[in-house]
Amino acid sequence: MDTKRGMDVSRVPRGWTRSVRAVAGDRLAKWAACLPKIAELEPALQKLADHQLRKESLGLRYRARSGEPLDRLLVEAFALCREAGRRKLGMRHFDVQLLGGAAVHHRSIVEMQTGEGKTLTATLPMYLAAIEGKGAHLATVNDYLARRDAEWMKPLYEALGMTVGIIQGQQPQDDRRKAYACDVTYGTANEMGFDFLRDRLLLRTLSGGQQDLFGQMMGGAAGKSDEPVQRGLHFMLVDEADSILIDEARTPLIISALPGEDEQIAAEAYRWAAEVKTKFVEDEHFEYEHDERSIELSLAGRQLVRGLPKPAAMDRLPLSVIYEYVTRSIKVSREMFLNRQYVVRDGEIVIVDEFTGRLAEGRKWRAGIHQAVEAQEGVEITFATNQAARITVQDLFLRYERLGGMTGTASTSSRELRKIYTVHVEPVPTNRPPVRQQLPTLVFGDAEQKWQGVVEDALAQHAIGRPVLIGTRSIDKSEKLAGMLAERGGAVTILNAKHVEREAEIVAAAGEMGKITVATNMAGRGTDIRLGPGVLEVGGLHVICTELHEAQRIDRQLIGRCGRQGDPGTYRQFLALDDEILLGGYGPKKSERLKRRGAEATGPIKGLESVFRKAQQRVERRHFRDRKVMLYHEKERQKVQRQMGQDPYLDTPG
Ligand SMILES: Nc1ncnc2c1ncn2[C@@H]1O[C@H](COP(=O)(O)OP(=O)(O)OP(=O)(O)O)[C@@H](O)[C@H]1O
Repeated sequence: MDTKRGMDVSRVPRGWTRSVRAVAGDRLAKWAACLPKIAELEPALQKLADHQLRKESLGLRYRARSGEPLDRLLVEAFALCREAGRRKLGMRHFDVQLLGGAAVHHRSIVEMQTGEGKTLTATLPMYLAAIEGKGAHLATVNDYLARRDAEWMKPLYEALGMTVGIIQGQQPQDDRRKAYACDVTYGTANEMGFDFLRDRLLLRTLSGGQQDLFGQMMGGAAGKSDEPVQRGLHFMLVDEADSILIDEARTPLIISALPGEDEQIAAEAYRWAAEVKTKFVEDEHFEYEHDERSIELSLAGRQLVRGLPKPAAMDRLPLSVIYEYVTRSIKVSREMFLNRQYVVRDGEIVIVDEFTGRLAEGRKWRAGIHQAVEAQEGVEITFATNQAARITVQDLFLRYERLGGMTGTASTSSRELRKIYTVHVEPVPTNRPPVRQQLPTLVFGDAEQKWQGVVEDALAQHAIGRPVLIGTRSIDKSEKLAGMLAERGGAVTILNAKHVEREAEIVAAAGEMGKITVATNMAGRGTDIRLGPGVLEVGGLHVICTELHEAQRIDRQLIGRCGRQGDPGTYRQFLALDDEILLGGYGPKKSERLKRRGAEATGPIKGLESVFRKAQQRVERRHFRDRKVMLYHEKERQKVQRQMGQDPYLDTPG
């Protein structure tokens, strides 16, 4: 074999050895030493019949369960996986994918460019962890991805004699238990967190107290299934690690108990505040502090609160609390908008996840914000104040014996990941050199001009037959833009949280000749747009970004829909001087100045791009600080509770 520095250079792309070293340093290069060994096993495995392949896998399983260290089994396990992938999925793991798999196994978060095949890569460390027989979990961001990836990879696992379980929202306890009993289990981080909490509540119930509480949680189903659903936290592979470990980590998962009398009073107060908030005028009755995003009532404002008629139930509330109801309600009316931050579905507020564009089922805003939004929309007010159990995503993952992850976009957050989760971020080189091309960014004076520019660009690409994918920051913007394109005769498909059922179908068609798709962030990770016949020849997919997001990672995810697996593709960023990111990054004064400058402009303005990126960096830094503060408080709270002999997940303060 033609090997050099322990690597089979005949099998890897030219210059690859160097690029591995350049990108990732010694750790990755060290793991690369296993590549020739895996390759060596391949010819013999290819000759095996299906049942023999399964037998090999069972043999490996036996050795793992007898205590042989997984590190020693890695080469054989990966070789088996590669062969099963080739046979059952028509995809033979690339060397870079083997390398990524090895890194995940060694507690790293691998950064693989979008479209490099993270779904297939995951099978390697998952299989290797699962042969120990204690279960391997893969957490992704939503039910759709969990199901899609599990079903897609299932033939590979089954060829190796492994069972695959899928956790979905609203699933009965018994089905969950079966899914966790499988060798590998795919689900969302949220569902796995809730299962952990419910199990803990159940265990406490079984060991004595709080029978009633658990009965409430399970909707009365507790009697039938009085065993935990999970069987320990052994190995966790976090897909989209940055999104789950960082973005989602901002809101803890909470299981709430049923409302008591206090909640009835609170509900009245929320409704009352939502009604009267329009009577309060900025700078007269209250001040809005932009940086802190806080509202302070003035003397006149407090007088107004005292003078307004209130429902009798509110008599029992102290004035200071009533002031809070009012300020919260005003804050919500300024910051929370229907079809942006949330939708109303079947009389319920469902949060639209800002980072994935998807509905964040079961999640609630904290500190009364959720209830204030419910009052704003006139739907029934639900309560999370009376918490029965809570956990943060950080806590959940840190409880696993071994944690690994994958992402397309981690380097911007690698410091944070290393600090919080003590994992390394390892960039893995691409299988084929990427040929994605960025077209010059266009900055416009205001949103109207920008949308016109987007329409022109989309129609120009459409005219030469290229499929176009346009990303927008919210549901209402996606609908507005689709309307504008339709007026100009473009046939447009919309992909947002309102069209989840048709997602697979929309994505499958998005790469066809001349197709225009307008999407929210939903067209981010996991959206594998395959190019239709003839599209390669006209230049591949064209992606249009219409605004910067609060984290650069999200922009990169959208861009990553084009130029996958070495295909050609282009993208262009459109910006306007009244974009939200400028207000978020610079505050009202400077963003107003920029807006005024924009009002005078006609056509694209040159030389302002960096102003936008800087604003984004400031927002990113602010979020990072927020998360650190939250983490600190959570840790302190838990420390105190442990000292008091309490369970920090169950004995949560309201
Ligand atoms: N070893 C392989 N052989 C052939 N095709 C592959 C291989 N690995 C991945 N692919 C193909 O590459 C495409 C991208 O895969 P996948 O969706 O898993 O990428 P990803 O890294 O998760 O991307 P993103 O981050 O954008 O979601 C798929 O169409 C898949 O079939």
